[in-house]
Amino acid sequence: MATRIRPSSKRCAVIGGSGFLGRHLVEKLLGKGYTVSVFDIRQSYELPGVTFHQGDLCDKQALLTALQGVSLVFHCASPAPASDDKALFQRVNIQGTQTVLQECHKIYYNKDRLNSIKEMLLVLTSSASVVFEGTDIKDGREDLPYAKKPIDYYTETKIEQEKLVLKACDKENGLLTVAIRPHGIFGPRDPQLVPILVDTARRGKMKFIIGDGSNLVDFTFVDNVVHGHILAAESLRPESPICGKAYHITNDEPVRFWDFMSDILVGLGYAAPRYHLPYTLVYGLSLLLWLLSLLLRPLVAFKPTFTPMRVALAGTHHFYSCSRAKQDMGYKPVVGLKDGIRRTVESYPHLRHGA
Ligand SMILES: NC(=O)C1=CN([C@@H]2O[C@H](COP(=O)(O)OP(=O)(O)OC[C@H]3O[C@@H](n4cnc5c(N)ncnc54)[C@H](O)[C@@H]3O)[C@@H](O)[C@H]2O)C=CC1
Ligand SMILES: CC(C)CCC[C@@H](C)[C@H]1CC[C@H]2C3=C(CC[C@]12C)[C@@]1(C)CCC(=O)C[C@@H]1CC3
Repeated sequence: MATRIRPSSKRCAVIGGSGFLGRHLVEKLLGKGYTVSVFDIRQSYELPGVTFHQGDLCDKQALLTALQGVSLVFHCASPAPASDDKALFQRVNIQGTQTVLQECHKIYYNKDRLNSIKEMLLVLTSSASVVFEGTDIKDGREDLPYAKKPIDYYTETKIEQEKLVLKACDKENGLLTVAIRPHGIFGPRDPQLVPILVDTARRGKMKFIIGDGSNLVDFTFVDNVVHGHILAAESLRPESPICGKAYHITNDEPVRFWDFMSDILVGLGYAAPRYHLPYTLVYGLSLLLWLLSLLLRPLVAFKPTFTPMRVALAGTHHFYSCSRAKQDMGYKPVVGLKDGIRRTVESYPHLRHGA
């Protein structure tokens, strides 16, 4: 017979714990004395205090095994936003999240529980982009409506996922949920922002600024995102105002998109972009290219670098207010933007110009 693990408030699970944010979260949790079950389709590292469970989010049995003995779950698994596989996004972000909710209920309601679980706590990593439709957002608060016309499948399914998780918050039935909405996460080991930027620069395509370059954007150092998740988990109680709500977590230091990109590029020894191109022209071209890539898909597979989503992000304002997180859970960024950029640049020696 399998040994039953007694739940403890210092035991938690991180779904998607092999990923960029997930691993930083796991490392911080270990430092705070938690033991962690990681559930992911891949295992990318080993650490004392971490038990790995390799499996797909939609596999109920595998997930249930990983959640045994746990009363705090962080869900930060998702397919990469750059994918255009609609079915994959729907399966992982929507069905997979439904499975997480069902299995959390199952753990709570396990009749022969040795349990004594007071509540199951679920912290979802959502995204501030659930309200982004490709037009300016300045100091956006959490009460902005969800995007009616989401710009890609990633955003579309992140919206559904967040709705599911917040709706499932049910104090009577012992499931407490909260959604963290970070924006533009960066830091050591990020597989997206810096690698894509450097790749684009190496191919000679980072010479142009899209628009006039004055658009302000939030970028969030990964440690601040982790801090927001842990604060949320540790504030999540039935009487807490955070139950069933979404929270923006950013560096709270909006910066010009192109200054941020230039700081990273120059820090790694590449030239900063200098020439300006009109936003509408580049956005129109990116739409055409995207349509072309869909039409030609059966014959040739090509992935445009400048997708409509990236162009929209590069040419509009999108920064968000964190005042709700400050007020309800005492959030304050722990690493400033300048320091975050320095630490990030130093962590990529292999991506330096000429390396
Ligand atoms: N990177 C960013 O700028 C932002 C990310 N987010 C959200 O943060 C979360 C973490 O993102 P990152 O760490 O950047 O991505 P990542 O790609 O590094 O990590 C995602 C992890 O999920 C795992 N995963 C994917 N499909 C799975 C499945 N079917 N079953 C089990 N595990 C699966 C992957 O193997 C990976 O380890 C995601 O939910 C993402 O939507 C939100 C805002 C901004
Ligand atoms: C080619 C250049 C115009 C841009 C290169 C950098 C981009 C790869 C990144 C700039 C803003 C980033 C961002 C995300 C992914 C990487 C960028 C597009 C997200 C879409 C990741 C997932 C989210 O939830 C929102 C992010 C917004 C910012």
